[in-house]
Amino acid sequence: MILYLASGSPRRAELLQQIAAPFSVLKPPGIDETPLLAEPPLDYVLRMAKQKALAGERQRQRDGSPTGWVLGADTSVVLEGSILGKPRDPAHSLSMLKSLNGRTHQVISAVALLSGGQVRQAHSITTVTFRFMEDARLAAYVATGEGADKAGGYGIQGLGGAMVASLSGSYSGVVGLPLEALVSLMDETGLEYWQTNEDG
Ligand SMILES: Cc1cn([C@H]2C[C@H](O)[C@@H](COP(=O)(O)OP(=O)(O)OP(=O)(O)O)O2)c(=O)[nH]c1=O
Repeated sequence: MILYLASGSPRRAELLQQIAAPFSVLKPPGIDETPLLAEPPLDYVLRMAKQKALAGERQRQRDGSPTGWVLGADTSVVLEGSILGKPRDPAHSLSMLKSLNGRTHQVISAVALLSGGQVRQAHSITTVTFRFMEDARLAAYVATGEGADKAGGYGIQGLGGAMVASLSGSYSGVVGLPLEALVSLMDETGLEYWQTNEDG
């Protein structure tokens, strides 16, 4: 079975490459990522992952590509029950980082695998505690631009790793794809990983 990654996130492609999972990238148009009124964060993240997989499936059909499993994923930062998505601009990035500074938040990542009428979902919830940093340091981080396209305005896999005091849960989930949960779904669906040679 072919695995299609319905994502524009280079991190998600890199995480699939890390476990040598063969896949093709679909680039569906974006979906409406507005949370519903009072929608619990986990429900929101699961819904987004599924919507992305559905948009990917429609794109696959438009492309006339063979059937397979379509993977959608979503990652959100959650601070005291509020969802922090991607920052709108540098000022928004700075205010997000100030709100996370010296405190503990959750990073929820969900995946959805869709094929025909079937959808399988899994998720990770990771607890991340930030060190306390001076505002000038946070502003310097924002100026690097690293967090501009990332939930919560930071990237743990880059310079942002230096803001983290502790983590409990799935590191890959924070980066965008919870490999522990995903690999279980891949085993269930017969999708391959560890394909270390081209004709393997
Ligand atoms: C917290 C955090 C998030 N992120 C990224 C993961 C996701 O790519 C992004 C959250 O936005 P998402 O909406 O989950 O994903 P995306 O828009 O980047 O990609 P697509 O919808 O096309 O799949 O933030 C990091 O790379 N590092 C981090 O430390």
